[in-house]
Amino acid sequence: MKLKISKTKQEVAVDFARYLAILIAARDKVHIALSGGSTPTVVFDELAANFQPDIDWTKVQLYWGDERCVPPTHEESNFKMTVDHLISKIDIPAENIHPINGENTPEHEAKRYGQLLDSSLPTENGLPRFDLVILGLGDDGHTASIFPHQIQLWESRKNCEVAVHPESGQKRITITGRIINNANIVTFLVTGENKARKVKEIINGVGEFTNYPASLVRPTSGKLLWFLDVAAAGLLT
Ligand SMILES: O=C1O[C@H](COP(=O)(O)O)[C@@H](O)[C@H](O)[C@H]1O
Repeated sequence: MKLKISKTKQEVAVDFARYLAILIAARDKVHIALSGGSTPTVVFDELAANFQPDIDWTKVQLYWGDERCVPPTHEESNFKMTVDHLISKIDIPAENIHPINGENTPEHEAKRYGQLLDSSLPTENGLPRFDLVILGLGDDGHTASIFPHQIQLWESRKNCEVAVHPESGQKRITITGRIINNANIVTFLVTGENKARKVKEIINGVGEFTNYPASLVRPTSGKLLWFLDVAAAGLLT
């Protein structure tokens, strides 16, 4: 595991955008699973504003690690967030974009997306392999859409599962642990003081860390990198 700690969330965005640009430049085709929520918006803005000439988006295949079960125009849609902050501003062919359709029947969509991963990603260890999985960390220790109260979904034998948000009851579709840990590179993008306690518990292996799905991120043969700002890293020992 490696940590990259930057001063501000804006600096995290620049560091991560640079990392991504180098990764894409080094490969002919790059399969990426994106995270949702609010943290990636600053990274996507940075990529769109300052890395356009450096990135050949035709080489990039975009997938999502999780989606809320809402239509693609809904304010809570991870797809909409990505369109608003990145996709609408870059030259990426439409056929390179592979959303989870949050408006579909969740169980059918989880199955469809799992089959899509099987048919379109390269295989390693008998499972689909992303070149890069980008993850966020929820205040409660969730990652993708695997929450502490459903931590057993991590060990699912399926590529994707239907999850439920613990407070709102909103259904989610999420990739599972076997897909995340089979990736070539997994990165956490975490900023803000409100994440510091969980970051410490997970990285230092203390407190309640075994209850958090994010603690189960351990790539089998790939790399794990944490991109943090000093606020999120502030309690690390
Ligand atoms: O619900 C979600 O939460 C996590 C963390 O989101 P953030 O707003 O705290 O950045 C995110 O990684 C996940 O993709 C999303 O659907």
